[in-house]
Amino acid sequence: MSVEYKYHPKKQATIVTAPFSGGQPKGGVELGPEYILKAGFQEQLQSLGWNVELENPLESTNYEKSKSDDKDEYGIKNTKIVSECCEKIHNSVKGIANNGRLPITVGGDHSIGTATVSAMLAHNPDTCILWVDAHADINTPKTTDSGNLHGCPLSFVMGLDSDSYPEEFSWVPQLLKANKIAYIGLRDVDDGEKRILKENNIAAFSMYHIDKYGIGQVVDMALNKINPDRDCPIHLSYDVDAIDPSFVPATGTRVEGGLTLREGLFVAEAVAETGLLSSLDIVETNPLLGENDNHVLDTVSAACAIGRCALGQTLL
Ligand SMILES: NC(=[NH2+])NCCC[C@H](N)C(=O)O
Ligand SMILES: [Mn+2]
Ligand SMILES: [Mn+2]
Repeated sequence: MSVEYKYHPKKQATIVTAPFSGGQPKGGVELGPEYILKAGFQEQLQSLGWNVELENPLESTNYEKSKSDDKDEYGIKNTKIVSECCEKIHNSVKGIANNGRLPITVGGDHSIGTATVSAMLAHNPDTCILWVDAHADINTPKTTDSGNLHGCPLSFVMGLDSDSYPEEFSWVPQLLKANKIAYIGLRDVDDGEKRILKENNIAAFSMYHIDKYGIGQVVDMALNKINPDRDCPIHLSYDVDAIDPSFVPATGTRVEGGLTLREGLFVAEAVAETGLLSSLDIVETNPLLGENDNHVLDTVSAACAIGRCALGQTLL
């Protein structure tokens, strides 16, 4: 009995490539989409019965040249180019969703969460967000220590500390409410982020909760918080660093003590099983950070497997 995708009964999807690295300092994460496609990602999804197209909203953007050492008054880096690329990805993802296809955005770094989350909420305001990550990515310009925008995408879509945003980000619709986002896999959360999670009563399940309750219960608990009647579309934003670096080594901000590969894939399977998946991000694959070919292969394979599981591969 395979699952019926409530929002995508015709099983049509579009892979949005986001070869972008401006949200963090390490080179190579912009190669993620190329490696993932070369591994056969599109064909793999097609063999699951999906019709899969490709779209690259950054095709004509020479963003590498626009990266600079400039920082704004809060120390935020690359504001102009991150905003510009995010706006293009936002328009692309929103258009695909409005055309009835399921957008799968393949990064690139997680700063593109600003684009995809805001696009899916603009498409359907009932959308809830499941953020699978070692990190909370909810710093504001006022709380960030690093100044890297891949640590900030969620604050911008929630409008937290909005007086401190770089002016380039004024296009971002602040549509995300605190009761529509849940985290799974957290283990490296900055102090300012912990305060934000607490103050806004955001559902945050860390590795501690996964050890205590098991991954199956944790996914249920997370969905109970943000989608209690199981009737809202789900945007799954998957940072591959949620999975332990022993399985997924080629990523920019590795944190030990993560999900096993099976736990990581289970999250995608459990979302698939709800039939409510409406969009997916797979981010932070950095093929240049593997110490050897196997590191790269393992990471790219895991990224592909996350996508296949979310699109129903392992549901019988
Ligand atoms: N998408 C990620 N890998 N984010 C890592 C963020 C790390 C740290 N919290 C920061 O704000 O810089
Ligand atoms: Mn992360
Ligand atoms: Mn992230």
